[in-house]
Parts: sequence; structure tokens; C-alpha cells
Amino acid sequence: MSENWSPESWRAKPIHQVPTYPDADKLAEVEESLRNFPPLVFAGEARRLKASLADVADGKAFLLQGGDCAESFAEFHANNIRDTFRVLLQMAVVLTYGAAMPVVKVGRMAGQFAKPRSADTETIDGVTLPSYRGDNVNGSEFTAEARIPDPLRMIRSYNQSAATLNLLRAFAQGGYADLHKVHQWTLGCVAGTLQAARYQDLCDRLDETLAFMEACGMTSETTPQLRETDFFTSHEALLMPYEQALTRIDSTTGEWYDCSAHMLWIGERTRQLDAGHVEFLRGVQNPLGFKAGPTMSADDLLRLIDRLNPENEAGRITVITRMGAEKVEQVLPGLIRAVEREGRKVVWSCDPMHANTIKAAGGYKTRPFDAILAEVRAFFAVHKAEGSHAGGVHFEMTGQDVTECTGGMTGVAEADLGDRYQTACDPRLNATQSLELAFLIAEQLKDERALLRAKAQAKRKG
Ligand SMILES: O=C[C@H](O)[C@H](O)COP(=O)(O)O
Ligand SMILES: C=C(OP(=O)(O)O)C(=O)O
Repeated sequence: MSENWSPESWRAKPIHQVPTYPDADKLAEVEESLRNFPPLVFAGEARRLKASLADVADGKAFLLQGGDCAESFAEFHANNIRDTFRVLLQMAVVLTYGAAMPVVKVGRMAGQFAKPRSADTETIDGVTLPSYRGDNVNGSEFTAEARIPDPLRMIRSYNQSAATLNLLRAFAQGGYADLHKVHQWTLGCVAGTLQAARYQDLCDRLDETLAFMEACGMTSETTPQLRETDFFTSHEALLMPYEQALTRIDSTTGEWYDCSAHMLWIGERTRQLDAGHVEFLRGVQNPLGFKAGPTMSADDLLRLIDRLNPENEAGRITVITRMGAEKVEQVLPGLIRAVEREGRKVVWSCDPMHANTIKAAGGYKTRPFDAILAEVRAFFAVHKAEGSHAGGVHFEMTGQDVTECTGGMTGVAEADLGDRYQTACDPRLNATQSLELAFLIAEQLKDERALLRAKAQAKRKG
């Protein structure tokens, strides 16, 4: 149990990016209701994810984390959940094949409703209103009424998360994720693209492998690993009243877990060492991530790691770097060296989305695919040079055929952004762009594997 910690000790600390609710009584009522609702995830599942992430930290597995920038009430539909899940499965297959190592799948799903913002207000045509902060805080419509923080939204987020999680569990464990169905995961919008052809080719090879395994007696019936998959959920632990209300003692271990998701992360804007978010998360036993932007110093990184993981438990911490394509080579080596020098166990993951956002001519926020790609490449190059494991990636993506990020092989141009720009906050990769990235990452992982093999061979010889 963490020293001097309780689920509400964060309340005595400065807090950033959390709204002030105008109706304190209503907030208290909602918190009380949430405290009585069943947990969304179980502590044992969070521990299983931590064990898988320990393998990632140890260079034996790879982390794929992705999903919506912000889930929304308006886009809540089984098809949307299924399609994002499908793209994540496809990406995972491509990565598993490339890396020849297990891929740990974590969705930004079933709880990713709160958004930190750069500015507290937004001005349109001379009218200034509070910023939209995600559907569990206020509404995105540009009216004074919609922008008032409403605690009842947390109940709706909880219910939507429960239903989403229910469906994800069914997809992951109920036969949909069976490796014999890889062909069926391709979405209509991807069909006809080069990515679809590459994926098809990979599926054909996989089919041959599965046929061989079947001949050896390993079928979906005999081998659960072929029939089902582990799929975990995560979101930014931002809205503290919600997170606290879903925090429970695990009856098996007597320890606290935030049962709103398996993994929680701390955002770039709320990772101050002595503020409320870090205080809250240090006391729950879930696997944690935190974002590390270009201003993160090696000392700050080590202090944060030690505050959140004083026992240096493997799998507890994922450092999600989001530097911007041009800053990675400048900043990341120093961070890796400090962590290696001090013997801290972490998963290194790359979020190539959040520091590559620009405003396009038409006013849309977008992310050029080339910049995203460049950050991923730089991340792998730095880890290769430092001899560390490029452990994972973190994307904002969707299974829908949106036009939010420019570029990629299907060539979304700035002029196309308005066609299907549906995000509630930041631009996401669409299904084709996500698959294209997965193939690129698979190549990098193959390189890493070849290097490790060569090193092992040299060691054996010499
Ligand atoms: O998704 C992350 C942040 O919430 C988002 O990038 C902030 O966007 P803003 O700079 O428009 O506030
Ligand atoms: C807000 C996010 O990222 P960051 O904290 O890195 O800006 C996010 O991942 O939604």
C-alpha cells in the first residue's frame, strides 16, 4: 500500500485540467452513484496486463495501443466499436508476423471520454465560451449551455463504457478474433488498396501455417490462443471525480485498483510531480502510462518513474514519448540513457500523433501522415542506436473511413479534410492509414529481430 495515500488524497493537491462543476450537490450525488456501481474491470485482469507489459519491458513482446481521440455519445454504435477493434486486430496480426513476438493489444476505448485542452476557452466569431473537454464533462456544441460541465455525463460515460467493454469482451473471446477469420477483418473501405493486397498476402501465408498446425493437431478447439485473444482497455485518467469513484480494494490482494480501465495514463499536461493526477495514480496498482513530450528532462523522468513505481516493478510503467518528428533524435537518447543507467524497468512506447498536429488551410486540425511516419522511424532508429527495445506504439485511430489526417498511400489531401472529418477533438488515422503504419512498424521490428539474432550469434561464437 502506498504511503500516506488514499483514493482522495489527490484532493489536497493542485489539480489541472479538471472542471469546476457549478452544482456541487449534483456532483456529490453522481460520485455516490458511481461508487455503488459495479467495477468495469477486475483487478486480476489489470495484473495480467501488467505481466504482459513486463514482457514488453523485457524485450519479449510489443505493445499496440490505439483507438479514439475521444469517444463520444453521438458515435456510440456497435459497428464503430467492431470496426476499430477489427483494425486493431489486423494491425496486431501484421505486427506479430513481423516481430515474431506477442503483441499486447490495448484499446483507447471503453472510457476515453475526457480531454485536456491547451486553452480554457474557445472563441468563434467574437463569441468566447469554455472549451469542450470531452463528452463526460460538457457538450461539443458551441453554445453556452452545452459547455457547462454536467456531472450526469459521467453516468452516461460509465454506461457507455460498460456496454463497449461487454462487446469488446465478446469480440475478443467469443470467436470473432479467431485467427482462422483473418480474411474477414478487412473493412470495405480498405478493399482495393495496396494495404489490402499486402494484408491479403499475409493472410494467405497465415492460412498455410494454420493448415500445417491443424495437421499437427492444433485447431481452434484444441488451442485457445488461436480462437481468442486478450484485449485490454485504457484511457487518460483525467477526470478525477470519476476515477476516484471507480477505485476499489481488490479482495484478493487488499490493494487499490482503479476499475474504470485496465491501464490508465497521465497526459502531458497533467504530469506535474506534486499535482493531483500523479498523487492519485501512484496509489492504484494498475499498469500506468505517462506521456513524455519534448520538454521532459532526464531528471524529471526519473523522478516521475520513482514516484509512480518506487519498487521498480516491471510492467507498471509505460513511457509514451510524443516529441514531434524532428525532436526525437535530440531528446530521446538522453532519456533512454538515464533510465538504463539507473536500472529502471519501463516500456518505451511511441505516440507519433500528439506533437505532430498542425492547422490546415481550411482551419481543420490535422496530422500529416509523413510526420507521423517520421516520428515512428526516428523512435525505432534511436532505440536501435541505444540498444534498447522500441516497445510499443500509441495511436489515435478509428475503423471509420474518415479524412482527418492528410497523406498516406490513399492520399488524403488538405482539400479532402472536410469530406469526412468526424472527430470530436483531434484527427485520427483511418483504417487504411493505420494498416499502412502497421506494415512500416513490422519492418522496423523485423530489423530489430535480425539485429538481436546477429548479436546472439556473435555472443555464442565469441
Ligand atoms: O488529444 C489531446 C488534447 O486534448 C488535444 O490535443 C488538445 O487540443 P487543443 O490544443 O486543441 O486544446
Ligand atoms: C491528450 C493526449 O495526449 P497528450 O497528453 O500527449 O497531449 C491524448 O493522448 O489524448
